[in-house]
Amino acid sequence: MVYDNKTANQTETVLQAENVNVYYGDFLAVKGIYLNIPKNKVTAFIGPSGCGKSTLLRCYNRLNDLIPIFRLSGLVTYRNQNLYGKDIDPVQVRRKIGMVFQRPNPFPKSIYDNIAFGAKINGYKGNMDELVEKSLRGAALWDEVKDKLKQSGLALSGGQQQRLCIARTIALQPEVVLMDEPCSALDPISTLKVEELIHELKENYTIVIVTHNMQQASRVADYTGFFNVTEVEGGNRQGYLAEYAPTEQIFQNPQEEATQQYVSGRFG
Ligand SMILES: Nc1ncnc2c1ncn2[C@@H]1O[C@H](COP(=O)(O)OP(=O)(O)OP(=O)(O)O)[C@@H](O)[C@H]1O
Repeated sequence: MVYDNKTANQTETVLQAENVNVYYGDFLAVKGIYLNIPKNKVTAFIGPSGCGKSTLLRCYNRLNDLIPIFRLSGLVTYRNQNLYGKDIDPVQVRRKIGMVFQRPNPFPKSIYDNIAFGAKINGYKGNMDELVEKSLRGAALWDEVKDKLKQSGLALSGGQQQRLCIARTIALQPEVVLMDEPCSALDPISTLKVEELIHELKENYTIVIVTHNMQQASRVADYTGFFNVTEVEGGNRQGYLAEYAPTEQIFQNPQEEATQQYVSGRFG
């Protein structure tokens, strides 16, 4: 296992994985992950299909808990606290560590209520109009929707819907925003807008993004983890972290041959 946490350690670590193994039933899907996620940076996970990028991402906000056959060994910490500790409430975890999914999934409610609904459920008692505006501004959507807040979120374009989902996530004032291929369903212009937004968001949030798009990783990420798969007995494919380093190094001077091959488009 090769990973480079030295550079990532130069800034504060928010999330830490130590020897993390993830199982679905008896199947060891992801093996031996050591990884530090630095604060207020964008970290990208890249790698071939099935190497466990989304699986690991979902471990950071306990979203895998919803899968009955999921099991994790090793340690995942958030601010030095064991995220899988007995006293940890997964709902609180998901409030601090939000998730934006591949397909924009606004609620079938107005643009305003897409923000207000989650905030209310989470006990927000402040000025709702202010929160809605702040969140939509934070997601670079305010100017496009400020005159139609009562309209359905589903009536927006795909790119706007995804920014609405980002607004909905940041309205809960998380510290970390996880993004699982957030642009894969978007056209190039919407993609660019979301990428610009990611740049802005890292001022206030720590971002971890799974992407199949290597240009996207090189454009948005400060650090990149390259995940790979090995075939094990029984034909199963096991994911592992092959290399983790500043994005520039991963793309221009990778230390592992597999990384070199992947980033130059020779496999995957
Ligand atoms: N709910 C599940 N139940 C059983 N196996 C699963 C489940 N989710 C993922 N897996 C398996 O775990 C492995 C890792 O999958 P995962 O989706 O995390 O990979 P990925 O790198 O994100 O892939 P992709 O790039 O195709 O989205 C795969 O072998 C997959 O089949």
